[in-house]
Amino acid sequence: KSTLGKELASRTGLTYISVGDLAKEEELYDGFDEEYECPILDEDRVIDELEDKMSEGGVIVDYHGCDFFPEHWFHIVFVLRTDNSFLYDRLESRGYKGKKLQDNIQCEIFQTLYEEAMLSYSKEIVHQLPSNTPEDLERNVDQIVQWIEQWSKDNN
Ligand SMILES: Nc1ncnc2c1ncn2[C@@H]1O[C@H](COP(=O)(O)OP(=O)(O)O)[C@@H](O)[C@H]1O
Repeated sequence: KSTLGKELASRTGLTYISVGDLAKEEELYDGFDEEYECPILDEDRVIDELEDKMSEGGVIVDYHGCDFFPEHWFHIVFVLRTDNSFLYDRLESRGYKGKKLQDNIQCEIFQTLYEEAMLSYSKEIVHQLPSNTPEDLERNVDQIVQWIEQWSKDNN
């Protein structure tokens, strides 16, 4: 997500925001998840923090969940999909192990994040993009840049 989001920002001049990084910098947490050994995101504070920027527009938001954002924030939602053979190696080389690795893989098998997006936004604006190879990544960047250019023409 971040590779795609940053590349898009540099090609279009839009602002890239990683919710994970923002939460870390501003400590937007509410408690600690003992099972996953990670802090729990304070969703309300994330929304407060992003509100002004989002109402200005021109923002690419990167996060693995999307059900807690106000629906009107987004004109389009992309869910990146990766086959598990690729995903396993990618997550393992990031140091994911045990339950965290298994849960991430299971989430992809059950299309959890795609379903969350489809339930949270109008189905017409939710798109799945394959992201297995560097060629996929380039194709996704090109397609989204084209979409942004078209959207800007239609809305100015
Ligand atoms: N389409 C792709 N093909 C090959 N490698 C990729 C692809 N997308 C991402 N990667 C690699 O996978 C790793 C994780 O990517 P990243 O964009 O940081 O993921 P996220 O932001 O979703 O956690 C990075 O090493 C990145 O270079």
